[in-house]
Amino acid sequence: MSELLGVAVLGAGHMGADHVRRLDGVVSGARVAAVADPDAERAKEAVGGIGGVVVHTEVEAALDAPGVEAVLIASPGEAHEEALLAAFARGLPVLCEKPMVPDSAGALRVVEAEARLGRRLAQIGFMRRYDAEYRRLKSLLDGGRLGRPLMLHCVHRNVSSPPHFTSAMLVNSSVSHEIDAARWLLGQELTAVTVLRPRPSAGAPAGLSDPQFVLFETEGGAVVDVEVFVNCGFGYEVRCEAVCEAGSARIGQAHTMVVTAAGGAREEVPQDYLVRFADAYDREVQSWVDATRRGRVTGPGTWDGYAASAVAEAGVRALETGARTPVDLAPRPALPTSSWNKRPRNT
Ligand SMILES: NC(=O)C1=CN([C@@H]2O[C@H](COP(=O)(O)OP(=O)(O)OC[C@H]3O[C@@H](n4cnc5c(N)ncnc54)[C@H](O)[C@@H]3O)[C@@H](O)[C@H]2O)C=CC1
Ligand SMILES: O=C1[C@@H](O)[C@H](O)[C@@H](O)[C@H](O)[C@H]1O
Repeated sequence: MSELLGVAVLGAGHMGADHVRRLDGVVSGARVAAVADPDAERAKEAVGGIGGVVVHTEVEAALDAPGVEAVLIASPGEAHEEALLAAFARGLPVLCEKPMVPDSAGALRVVEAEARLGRRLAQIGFMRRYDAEYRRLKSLLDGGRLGRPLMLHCVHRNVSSPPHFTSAMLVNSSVSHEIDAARWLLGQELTAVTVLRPRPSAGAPAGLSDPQFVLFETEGGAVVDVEVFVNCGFGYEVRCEAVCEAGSARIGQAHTMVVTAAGGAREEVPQDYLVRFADAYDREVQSWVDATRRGRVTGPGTWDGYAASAVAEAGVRALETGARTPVDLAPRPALPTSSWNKRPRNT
């Protein structure tokens, strides 16, 4: 019998295929046991030459496949609730890509389902918490040397958006990362959102409100602004500056190479999140595998997934109405304090 954690990967698109590659060749202690995607060809392509991986078109068949001990969900957000609940029903630990569940009512059902189990099963894929720069900023802020954080200024730029991208997705897909990062860095819930729409860029597809300027208020009186621009055309740029009472700290420009040639210097800019956050995804998945093999669940949990969806939902209303919109956060249920699970076989 295998010594490696058998993982079923649900969804074999852009992220799913990258996670299959990572589980197979980058992280230690795990193997891909099954892949599910309604598009069987895509699943086969993601699996490539990896031996012993059965491809399924049905999620349940993959979850019930021999050797499956944990699940990595990388299907579209709309499919996450069903997949999470199916994994919970089988007692399988999960790493679920963001958004945990795009609508807050569905996200809350997942929080409540995990609470009923009485133990944590799910980690949510907010990979910035595993990025070296974000972690340095977090420990600086937690250390208190700069005093109380007053503002976060954030930038989130993509070279281009996929064809299905809507104006709402700038908030609930792209800015969901800043929502989680701000909650985590500041240790505060976000309480209200305002969205300004500058005149759209000529480079944005017709009808897409791109860029947007999103402003969050927090329960502790801080303010977080995000410039989100998903068809900027020139690079994948994610930056954050924390302005505190006794100083400021800025991250987001360390992922470049400076090429000097022919009497000039040229700074390279990553073109994709898979490049900019490559180390963060590796660390995220390794940390999930390690914890799962110890029977534990660590990292961002279902409440973080729910809070991000509730804030994003308020953000989409703010985008549509142009009005400052309070965040309607449900009372936090008694969440599982124990993350101990049955140890997966053979670990
Ligand atoms: N953490 C991050 O930085 C990123 C996270 N994501 C998230 O990853 C997830 C997947 O996004 P992409 O890979 O970009 O999408 P994609 O469209 O490239 O791939 C999605 C795949 O899931 C398959 N699929 C559809 N319904 C399914 C179901 N019910 N069960 C299993 N598979 C199903 C599709 O056939 C497709 O192959 C989304 O939740 C997205 O928000 C995406 C990009 C970056
Ligand atoms: O999660 C992601 C995508 O879904 C989203 O669409 C992009 O804007 C983000 O940069 C990426 O990290």
